[in-house]
Amino acid sequence: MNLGIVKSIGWKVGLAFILVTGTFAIAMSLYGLHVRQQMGSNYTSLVAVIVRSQTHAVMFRNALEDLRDSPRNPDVFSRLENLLWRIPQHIDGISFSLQTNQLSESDYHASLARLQDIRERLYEMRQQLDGIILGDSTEKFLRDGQVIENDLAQIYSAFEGMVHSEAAKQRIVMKRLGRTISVLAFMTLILIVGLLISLIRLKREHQKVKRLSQFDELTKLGNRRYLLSFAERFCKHSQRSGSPLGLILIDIDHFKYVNDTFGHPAGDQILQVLAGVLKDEARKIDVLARIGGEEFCILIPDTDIDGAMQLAERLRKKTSNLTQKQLGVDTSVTISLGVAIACKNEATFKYLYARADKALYQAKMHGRNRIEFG
Ligand SMILES: Nc1nc2c(ncn2[C@@H]2O[C@H](COP(=O)(O)OP(=O)(O)OP(=O)(O)O)[C@@H](O)[C@H]2O)c(=O)[nH]1
Repeated sequence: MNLGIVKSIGWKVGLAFILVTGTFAIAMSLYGLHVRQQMGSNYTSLVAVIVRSQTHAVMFRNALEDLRDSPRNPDVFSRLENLLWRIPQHIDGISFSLQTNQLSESDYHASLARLQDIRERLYEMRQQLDGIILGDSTEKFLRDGQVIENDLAQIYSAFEGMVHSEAAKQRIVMKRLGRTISVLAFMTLILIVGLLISLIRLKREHQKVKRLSQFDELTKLGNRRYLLSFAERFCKHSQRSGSPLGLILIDIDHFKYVNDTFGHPAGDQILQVLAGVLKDEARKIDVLARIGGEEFCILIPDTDIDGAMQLAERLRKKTSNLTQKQLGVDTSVTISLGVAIACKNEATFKYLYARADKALYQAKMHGRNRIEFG
């Protein structure tokens, strides 16, 4: 099966996986947000208001009993006055808390209406209390107070029950929310891992493409594109600084004969050995490239004619001295070299290459296994 197709399918499956996981994670986040909004009610403060109101309702009942026992006690009058002023305030507080919590209005509407009615009746009782202080009978006041106190106890207990049941529902929602967040975190983790794997893969693919586009697989030297990427920089440096820039073109002599006699794999072997010779002899700063079938090139910055010729000679000598064992082929190999140097305005790759190519041609014409300067 074609490996490229398999790789591209794998890549597409990876992308589809990330897309699906990402969409699912977003959907889960939106659901989590929705649930969170639903459970935003603050039942704690509502319960506190109800409990406080219940306490005052009990205090009201006690005060009524004390009034029955001591109808002319000024302390009892002042307690009742205080409670008749406080209880309506609690009713307002409960009404506000109910409306600001996200309870369903239909659940508390009737009870709240009853509370508002009690509020009015409490106002009337305040007026009755004023009369009692001035000497009126306590009978009606006690009767009305008893009814109000009973109603309050009933309504508050209904509210308490309602809030408890809502709190229980909230607990269920919280549980669901917890599970949702866990799933979401898990999905996000998978998404991140998926993305990381994809990125690593993408980086590897990118490096591979870069290597393939700039390097020769056989000799592991750079190719023409690789050479040109350096040539531009080196030429600019030479133009600016005036330092000489050299170029050596190297071509194996009678390579066709080697291929035809010993076979293509033997030719490949020789190309690799020659690449090794170039690597051994060149400096780190020099740029080596295989720019054709059996044609190599070395770009040598900051090097004058003598330096370039010395390097070319070392390469020629070392190549011709390669033993059959070193070559892995029962033959010997020689190379022809064309050298060119340029600086300042002449330092362009085009100029250098043309001069070196011309010199290489001369070397071939003059018998091969030699160096010519162009
Ligand atoms: N083994 C092998 N041979 C190659 C490769 N690329 C090009 N060649 C061969 O290199 C040979 C080049 O032959 P020619 O251009 O005729 O040159 P030559 O025989 O070296 O003769 P001169 O350069 O004139 O000395 C051809 O036989 C090509 O097939 C390669 O990657 N591997």
